[in-house]
Amino acid sequence: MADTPLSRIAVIGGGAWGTALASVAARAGRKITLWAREEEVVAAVNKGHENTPFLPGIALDPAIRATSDFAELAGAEAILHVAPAQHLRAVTAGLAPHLKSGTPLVLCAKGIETASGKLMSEVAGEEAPEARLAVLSGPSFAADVARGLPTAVTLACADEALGAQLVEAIGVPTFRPYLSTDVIGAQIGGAVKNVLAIACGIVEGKAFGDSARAALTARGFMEMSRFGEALGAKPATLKGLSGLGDLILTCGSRQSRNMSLGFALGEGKTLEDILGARSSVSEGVYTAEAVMRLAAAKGIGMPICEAVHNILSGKSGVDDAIAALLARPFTNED
Ligand SMILES: NC(=O)c1ccc[n+]([C@@H]2O[C@H](COP(=O)([O-])OP(=O)(O)OC[C@H]3O[C@@H](n4cnc5c(N)ncnc54)[C@H](O)[C@@H]3O)[C@@H](O)[C@H]2O)c1
Ligand SMILES: O=P(O)(O)OC[C@H](O)CO
Repeated sequence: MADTPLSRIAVIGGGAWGTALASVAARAGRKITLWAREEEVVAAVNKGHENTPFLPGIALDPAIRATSDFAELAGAEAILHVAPAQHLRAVTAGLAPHLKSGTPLVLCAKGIETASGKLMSEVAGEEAPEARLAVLSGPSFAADVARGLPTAVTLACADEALGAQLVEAIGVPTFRPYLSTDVIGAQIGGAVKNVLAIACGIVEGKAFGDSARAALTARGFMEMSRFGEALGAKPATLKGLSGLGDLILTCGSRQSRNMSLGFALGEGKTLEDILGARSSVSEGVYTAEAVMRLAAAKGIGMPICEAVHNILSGKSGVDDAIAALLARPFTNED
């Protein structure tokens, strides 16, 4: 009997999110190879069926096979690319020689490359020009998805037929990908919400209350929308799962690494100490600079993201940045 289309899927990146996506795609009936750069992850997944370093306490389908060798991905009919944003270029360059021309490459990182100011689709397009690109983004904590709790995400692909195949390949009733053709728009929310979540975490760490956090989230959505539309995103995408949806999740839960990092900053800890104590990635720390450079080039006002960038770069202390935001002149809402 012939295989269903996209029956063999590779996942690049053995962090929490790559592991959760491997788990969900296995649940959808796909044959999964998980590429991880850490040998301890490969061993933990293959022997104990658990990613103890990055997603402890969640049993994985024993059929998921892990490897650290790109050559073993040669038979994959689609690839979910889950390396963090700042490493996407190097990992894609390592993967590209092993990719068959036309292989679908679904970009799952949420960030903008700091060095170039480029979106993940631009970076991947440069390093793997023969791949067919798609983007997966939306409100989804790895632990929730891996546990099979109900979630919904955006899957964007310029080729709608391929996008529909990808949705069928990885979707299950408890992981619902909604199809879009807005590849740019689907990347904006995930990148900008991580910066805004740091701001919301600071508000929580300072115990400013729920009203302040709601105001910051709503004004943050204005910033995300202005920025996204200037980069070519469709307004409907920004109001959807990958934009507003992910902003609500990440700004409202300390399960978010970005929000919890902001919380620790608000409590008075230093960025160096916070980053030194964690092995997981907080993408907003790196994307803040890229967002601010792009916003400046396009003449877009993003005062909340700017305050976060000023704090992270050491240009302002937390209290000074808050005082400057509160002292801004009153203005129209839109
Ligand atoms: N964890 C989540 O809930 C979640 C959900 C949606 C999207 N994402 C996104 O997925 C991406 C990956 O996050 P994660 O949560 O899987 O990571 P993680 O924090 O669990 O693990 C860190 C990852 O970074 C990788 N890494 C570290 N240094 C590297 C290097 N020099 N080169 C290549 N890779 C390196 C590690 O191998 C590991 O895969 C991020 O862009 C994140 O925003 C995460
Ligand atoms: O833990 P965070 O802040 O990286 O957020 C994880 C996901 O992006 C939430 O959708």
